[in-house]
Amino acid sequence: MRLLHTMFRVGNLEESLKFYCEVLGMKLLRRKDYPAGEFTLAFVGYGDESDNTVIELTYNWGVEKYELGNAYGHIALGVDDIYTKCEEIRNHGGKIVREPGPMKHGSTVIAFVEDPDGYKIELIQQGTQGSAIKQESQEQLVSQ
Ligand SMILES: C[C@@H](O)C(=O)SC[C@H](NC(=O)CC[C@H](N)C(=O)O)C(=O)NCC(=O)O
Ligand code: NI
Repeated sequence: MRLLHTMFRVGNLEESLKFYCEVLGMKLLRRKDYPAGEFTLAFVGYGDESDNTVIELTYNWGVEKYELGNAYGHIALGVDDIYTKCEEIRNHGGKIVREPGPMKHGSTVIAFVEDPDGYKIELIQQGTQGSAIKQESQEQLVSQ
């Protein structure tokens, strides 16, 4: 099996595409209207769906707002230089809701941005997660 996509319902597809493509640098992979269901699907990501997990943006015609509730957490993107990326996102009008820095109680360097609908997206500094993964596996070994 393979993780294909995560689906977000969005209130303004053009605004979401602007964010995911112009601010986060994703490509619009495909887009299709479903008149019978009065919705549009747009798939965005960093590469073809054949070997990339992508995001499915679902726009229900005329529905401009959703209650996100308190259960949704985030999706995560790996970045080479989190500090520069956050500046770029801010300069493109993106909303950084948690400044970059080591996570609480850990060493992974993270930041959070919000998309136009308020869905949180975590940025993780590549190379800092490794120490956390190694530490956790060492702890598991010790506890066995
Ligand atoms: C293409 C595949 O990745 C899909 O997720 S399409 C699934 C389809 N989606 C919708 O109908 C979107 C509009 C809907 N109003 C919504 O907001 O979810 C779906 O859920 N179909 C249901 C079914 O039983 O086929
Ligand atoms: Ni889907």
